[in-house]
Amino acid sequence: MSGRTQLWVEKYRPTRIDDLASQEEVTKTLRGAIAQGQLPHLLMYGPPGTGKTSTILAVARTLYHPSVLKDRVLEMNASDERGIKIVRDKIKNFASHSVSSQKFDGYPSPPFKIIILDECDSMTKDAQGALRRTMEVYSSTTRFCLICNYVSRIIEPLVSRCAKLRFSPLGRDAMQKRLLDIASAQDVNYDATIYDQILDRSGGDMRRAVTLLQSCHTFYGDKTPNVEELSGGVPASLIEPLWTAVKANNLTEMSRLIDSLTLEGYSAATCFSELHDIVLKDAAVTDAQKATFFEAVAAADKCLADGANDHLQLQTVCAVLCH
Ligand SMILES: Nc1ncnc2c1ncn2[C@@H]1O[C@H](COP(=O)(O)OP(=O)(O)OP(=O)(O)O)[C@@H](O)[C@H]1O
Repeated sequence: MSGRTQLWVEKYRPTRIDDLASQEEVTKTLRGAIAQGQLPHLLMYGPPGTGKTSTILAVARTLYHPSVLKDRVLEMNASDERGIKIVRDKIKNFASHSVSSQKFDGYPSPPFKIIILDECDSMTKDAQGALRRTMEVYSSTTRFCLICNYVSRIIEPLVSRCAKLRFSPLGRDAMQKRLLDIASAQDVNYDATIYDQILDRSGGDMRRAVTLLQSCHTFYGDKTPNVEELSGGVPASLIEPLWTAVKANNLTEMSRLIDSLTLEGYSAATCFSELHDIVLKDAAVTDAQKATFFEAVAAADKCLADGANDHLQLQTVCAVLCH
């Protein structure tokens, strides 16, 4: 891919552990393991875009010479190939071939391969159970790195076999520095308020921030970008009147606004996220009312995951808020 069309998230993916922004605890732990040429099975978990995949790839680059990297590392996305078959076929096939003992100067070249299993929280329980046995069988020649967002969705026997590394949302300062470095390298010169808006809309997710910056540059060039529009967030001009209608117990206006939100293509989940921030900051809302709202959103979220109608869920949550 040419420099012009390359995605900035890939172009600026940290290639060494030292390049990672934040995540000091994780990098400290891994440096110790690398220094000894040792690596336990790993379970990396935390929100999207916080550096989990980048970290294990950087570890692999530190351990193995580039010429053998491809033979030593298998990267798979468990959500693409869900189910038990992936465990039985691909992993066993890769794990059952032993590694050569060839050493390279400057690389620990440990005598094991690494299998990176991304989004493994989407694997079925059966597949996870099968993975547990595979990990046992091949543990002398293979290390597994399981990556997920929700550690609670990983079965306990797998969790207990791994060293757990928790990735936190990136801090605002670290994100801002990284974003400004990328902007400067790409010769992007926006007003400071634009970077603030990008960070506001990214919630500690570096992938989201970098993608948003690149979208601003692609669609607006040197002009002032409309970050709100590009981020897919609900414009304040739509969500604020909805909140006003809810507070005024004005069901007619509330329904009209919900109709236009859904007609304009905004998902209920996006609206909940915006409402969440508004409700949380509104001093006129009591803690008990906030708790009721969170409960209603949690119930709606479950319904949406089960395939419920966005419009109805939005209406239900707003009706609860009215009360
Ligand atoms: N800690 C970080 N320091 C610098 N850049 C980062 C960091 N975390 C993420 N990024 C940026 O975001 C992109 C995505 O990161 P990565 O794939 O490592 O995230 P992830 O935590 O594995 O996300 P997911 O859970 O969605 O798979 C990287 O290519 C990089 O540009």
